[in-house]
Amino acid sequence: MANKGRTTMEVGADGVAVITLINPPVNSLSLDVLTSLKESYKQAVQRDDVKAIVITVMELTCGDPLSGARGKFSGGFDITAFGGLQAGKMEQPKPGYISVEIVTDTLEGARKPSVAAIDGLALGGGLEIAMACHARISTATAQLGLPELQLGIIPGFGGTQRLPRLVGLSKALEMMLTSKPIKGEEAHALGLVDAIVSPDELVNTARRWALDILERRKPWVVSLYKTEKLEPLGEAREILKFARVQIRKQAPNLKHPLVCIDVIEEGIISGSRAGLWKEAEAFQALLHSETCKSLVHLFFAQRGVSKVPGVTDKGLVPRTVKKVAIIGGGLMGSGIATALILSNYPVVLKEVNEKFLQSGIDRVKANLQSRVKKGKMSQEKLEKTFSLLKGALDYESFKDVDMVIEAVIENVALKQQIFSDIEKYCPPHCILASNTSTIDLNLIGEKTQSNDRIIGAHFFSPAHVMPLLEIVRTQRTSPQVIMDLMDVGKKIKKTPVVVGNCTGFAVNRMFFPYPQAATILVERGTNLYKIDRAITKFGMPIGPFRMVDLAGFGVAIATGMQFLESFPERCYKSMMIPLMQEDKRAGEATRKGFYTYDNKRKASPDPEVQKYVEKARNISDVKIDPKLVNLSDKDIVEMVFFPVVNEACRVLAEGIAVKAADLDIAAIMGMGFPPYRGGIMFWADSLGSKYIYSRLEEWTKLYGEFFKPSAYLAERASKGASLSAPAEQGKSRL
Ligand SMILES: C[C@H](O)CC(=O)SCCNC(=O)CCNC(=O)[C@H](O)C(C)(C)COP(=O)(O)OP(=O)(O)OC[C@H]1O[C@@H](n2cnc3c(N)ncnc32)[C@H](O)[C@@H]1OP(=O)(O)O
Repeated sequence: MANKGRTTMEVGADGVAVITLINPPVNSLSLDVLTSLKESYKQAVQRDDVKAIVITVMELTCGDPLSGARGKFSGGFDITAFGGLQAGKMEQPKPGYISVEIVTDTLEGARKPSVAAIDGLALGGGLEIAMACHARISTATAQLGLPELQLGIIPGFGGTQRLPRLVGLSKALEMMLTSKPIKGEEAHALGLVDAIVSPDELVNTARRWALDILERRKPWVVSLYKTEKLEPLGEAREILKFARVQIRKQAPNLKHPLVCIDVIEEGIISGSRAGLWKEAEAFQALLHSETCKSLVHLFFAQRGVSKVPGVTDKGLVPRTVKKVAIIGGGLMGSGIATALILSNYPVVLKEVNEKFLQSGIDRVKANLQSRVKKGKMSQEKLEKTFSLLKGALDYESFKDVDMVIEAVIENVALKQQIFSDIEKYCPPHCILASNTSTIDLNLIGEKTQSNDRIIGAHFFSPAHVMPLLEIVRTQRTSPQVIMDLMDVGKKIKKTPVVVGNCTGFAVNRMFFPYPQAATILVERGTNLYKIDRAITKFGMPIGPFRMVDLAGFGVAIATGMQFLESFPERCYKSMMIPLMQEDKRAGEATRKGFYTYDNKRKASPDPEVQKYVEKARNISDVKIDPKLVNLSDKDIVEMVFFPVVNEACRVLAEGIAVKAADLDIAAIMGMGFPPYRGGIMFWADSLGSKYIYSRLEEWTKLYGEFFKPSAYLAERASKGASLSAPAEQGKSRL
């Protein structure tokens, strides 16, 4: 097998050995790089002409095959190796081989001083290597952090021991538990780096610093044994106790943050060497956890969404979008406008009259003001950002826009009219996007000659907060237009997922059975609040009934109709929601739905709801099923989510999604599916297609066609195959 990365060593006339990490694109620390680093160190220590050591990466230049490796200190341990280690296909180094033998005994324990010269990024193992050096020089913009927890593991090259000793326990905990990196400037203020210099001066400063350490002009700091930044023991215990309470509250299903705290505590109480060993054992155990497997899958799935066959592999370059117009200043339109101006796009917001326009503009302003209140934006920045927004009542100012996003109510005739208008007023290159969440885009564009530039830009509410952008293409949308919208999506910090055209597209389509399954259970005797509790315990931010309350019953009925029209054989019709709406209980906006709401939007269960459940049960002519009355949490989760998995299978089989991993990202970012379960399809595969199929079969017999397994699921189950594996013969609609 070819080597995955290496280091080189060059000894200068000054007696400094410069060891360079080389493993594009982010100089990740593969076992080959680490072994080579150990060898380079050994040589440097043995050679008489070497006085001191600098670890660095190549300088930033473009146009050569290694340019990806330049200017980035290291993105950490090689995440592509996780799969092999987890599957046992790669030999796992014995505990402590890297953290104790290489990082501590070879690097930190070397007889010669070493300095890390950090540019670009030093994340995870990258920062851990740097912390084992005797000093760190960085550029002001470099990103330094220990983001391991977001992969379901803990820092494993000594980070849990060295970071608290360099920046203090509170800050170290914050950096590890949030996984957020800090900039070079802040790292300098905290004492994590010793000096900030420009990229040009980086290596020379590091060389001089290393020689200064040798000559005792600068301190020879061994981070592992530094103590002065650590809080006194009593205080440290309190900090750790508080952190545990917070974690149990915020992430009750996650174990690894608590393990991280235990490992840090071990080092503080029993000494950093004992902490190192505990870290090594915990790291290896966590590497094999389901959480780690799910989060690593997510890491690659997230990067995979930007690879769309037939679009991103054609060598197309996204065109520059300089100005955007939005039609409709309601909740969605104003949210989209906010997202765009926040990323410096000038926006024209069009409404039908002064009153609506003013309320749209006010909404945008309120969105910005809430950022100021939360300390995420200064008042001055607000003014500057807000000045990018212009209002309009006609199409005059659409002459020079590069993209229009229509965000009016879900009315086909109205949208058709708007699209034939914008076709006339906008320049011929302009992208014509609709934010519809369910309507067929072919229908919307029916009255135009511009179907190659019509595309769906489906944002999720609140549009300036939710991270997903579902990009919907029809068979006629041109790859260039898809490429352009993906680029805008990334620039406004969304994750764009490209999907095909059908009722509900990918997210709403796969999740339409979610509240319906819950309704079936309630009509047959399961307590609705128990369902919401079981689903939130599983990890969803809210349960299905709370979700319907939030969206409002008007929306639930309108979208329900769309699905009923498109998929009548598998839609469950219940009168529960229409009956409640008749009595003016229409969800959170009316303060009453499945829950009642106080002034602070706090939801409380309402015994009155039982009346509607009983009425709906009579209309549906179903009986209470004693088995469903006492359903376990596990069964609730399966009965609510397996129909979602089943629909996701149809979405895949029809080629609406390019690959299963895209649905994982869509479910997590669009619906709040718990990331540590890896997404809907990844979770389903962890249970097995056979199991899901057999349960759906069982429920079909008991409760009807709603649960009937799809042909795709049946086929995968019969072969014992995973649901995510690519089809042998793809039948793509894209
Ligand atoms: C023992 C240790 O304590 C354990 C560890 O160190 S675990 C690793 C900890 N490090 C991390 O979590 C960092 C993960 N990486 C990132 O956050 C981001 O990739 C980054 C900030 C480094 C770069 O971001 P960005 O410039 O947007 O580029 P991005 O598309 O994410 O990555 C570029 C490529 O590098 C790959 N890559 C990034 N980090 C990697 C890593 N640590 N290992 C292997 N590949 C990595 C990506 O998969 C991507 O590959 P692709 O081009 O084939 O899709």
